[in-house]
Amino acid sequence: MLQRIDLTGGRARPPELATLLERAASITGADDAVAPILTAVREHGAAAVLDAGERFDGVRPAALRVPADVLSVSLQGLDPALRGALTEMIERVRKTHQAQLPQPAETHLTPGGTVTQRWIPVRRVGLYVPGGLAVYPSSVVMNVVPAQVAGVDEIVVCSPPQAGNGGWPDPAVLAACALLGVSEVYAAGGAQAIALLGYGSSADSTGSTDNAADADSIAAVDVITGPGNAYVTAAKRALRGTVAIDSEAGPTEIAVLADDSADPRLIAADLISQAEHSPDAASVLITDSAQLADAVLDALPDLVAATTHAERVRQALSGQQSAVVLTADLDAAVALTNEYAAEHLEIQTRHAGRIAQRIRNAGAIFLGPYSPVSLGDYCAGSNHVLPTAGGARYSSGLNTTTFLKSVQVIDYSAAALAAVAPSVVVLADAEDLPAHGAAVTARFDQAVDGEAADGEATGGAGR
Ligand SMILES: NC(=O)c1ccc[n+]([C@@H]2O[C@H](COP(=O)([O-])OP(=O)(O)OC[C@H]3O[C@@H](n4cnc5c(N)ncnc54)[C@H](O)[C@@H]3O)[C@@H](O)[C@H]2O)c1
Ligand SMILES: N[C@H](CO)Cc1c[nH]c[nH+]1
Ligand SMILES: [Zn+2]
Repeated sequence: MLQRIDLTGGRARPPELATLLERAASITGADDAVAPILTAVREHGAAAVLDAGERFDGVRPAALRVPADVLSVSLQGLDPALRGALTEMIERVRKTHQAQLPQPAETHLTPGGTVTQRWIPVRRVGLYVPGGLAVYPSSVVMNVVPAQVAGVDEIVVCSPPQAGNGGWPDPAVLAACALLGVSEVYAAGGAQAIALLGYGSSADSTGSTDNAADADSIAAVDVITGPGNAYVTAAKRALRGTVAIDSEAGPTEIAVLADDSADPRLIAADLISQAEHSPDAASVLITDSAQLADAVLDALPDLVAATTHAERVRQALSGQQSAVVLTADLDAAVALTNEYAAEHLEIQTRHAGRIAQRIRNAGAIFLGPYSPVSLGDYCAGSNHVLPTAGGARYSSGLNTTTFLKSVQVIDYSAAALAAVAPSVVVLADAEDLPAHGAAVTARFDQAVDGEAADGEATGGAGR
């Protein structure tokens, strides 16, 4: 069911390594499919979102915006055990994300010369919560809590309309929104939801005249975050530049880096756990132990047959994106792991913490047998919105700073500027931009002796 790639014969090296494990074709193939959806929403706004929902989700809700009473009824109907688990999850996620809040950095470069980096929350954000093959109240928490901790003014959530809930998003998703105090929620999924968030929609384009909430225009957001399938991810990629995005957090991936000390049963369970998300999910074992590789391959068929979503899991495990890779030694396994840049990386080796120090590329790293990816999906306190398809080479998982911008504040006194002016002039002349230098020297053209001294005495303008 899972391809076995044996690299023990010769040492595959980057970039050869990178081509060994190709991501699913769906992941790169969605760009063409989403382009007309994005155009339709940009031109026709909410009406096009409702049309696309009808086409892809098989239902047209009474309105795009979820009414306040639907949100509160969903919270009232929330199963108490699920409410308790969500509450515990929210507490843990809030604690870790509060600890991520960066402090202003003030650097005194010279007497009277200071640069301070401040962090400012973006004003309005759009958070995507998936709802196709599975529904994701946990992703409400993973999106909303960091935005709240960052101090964002306006939080908007989109999640696909569900035929089984009268066209509104999944009731547990709505309940999680209500639990967190989010009231602007739209029944929109896929690329059309991302376009709605990125472009907004004017009041006359809703395609619905009988609902006051829909009669309002929907303002575009500054940042879009959240996980989703290949269509959602392609749409985020296309909108990058119009808005900021977190990362391309697409179809789930797990890589397990293991040696012969690992338990094959646990590895098989973890590979299946992420394959359960969708047929294009990737499950990869990278090991230097032939015995472990074979034991995992032996354990899988019975476990897959017994799992609820067996067909989806079987498709994911037998796709080109999934494999057991046998390497000549642990060094080669670490090199391949870094090339692959998995969304989730489990390290199931002796001295896992030490091996982790050698990992540059992974969305999140899970150490040892008691830190499985499923823990991180829900209750570790870490965020589960993570870069996929190799994006971990250059992107971070969703965190508090995703919703913050930094700005540098420059504050020099006359004396501090005068002291560095000759260097500014030399650099400006070297770039043949003498007006730059002149803008500095102009401040000292008239008799400025007293002024410079005053400036030094009082500090810069801001102090
Ligand atoms: N990387 C992460 O951080 C992370 C976290 C959680 C979930 N995920 C991933 O999110 C994904 C969730 O996928 P899902 O499908 O269940 O929900 P989804 O909400 O991402 O996608 C459903 C939407 O896809 C659109 N769609 C379906 N078929 C389409 C088509 N042929 N053309 C255009 N649009 C179409 C529909 O509009 C529908 O609303 C999974 O792949 C899961 O692995 C990733
Ligand atoms: N594994 C997913 C992140 O890629 C997150 C998730 C949510 N629910 C279950 N799993
Ligand atoms: Zn998961």
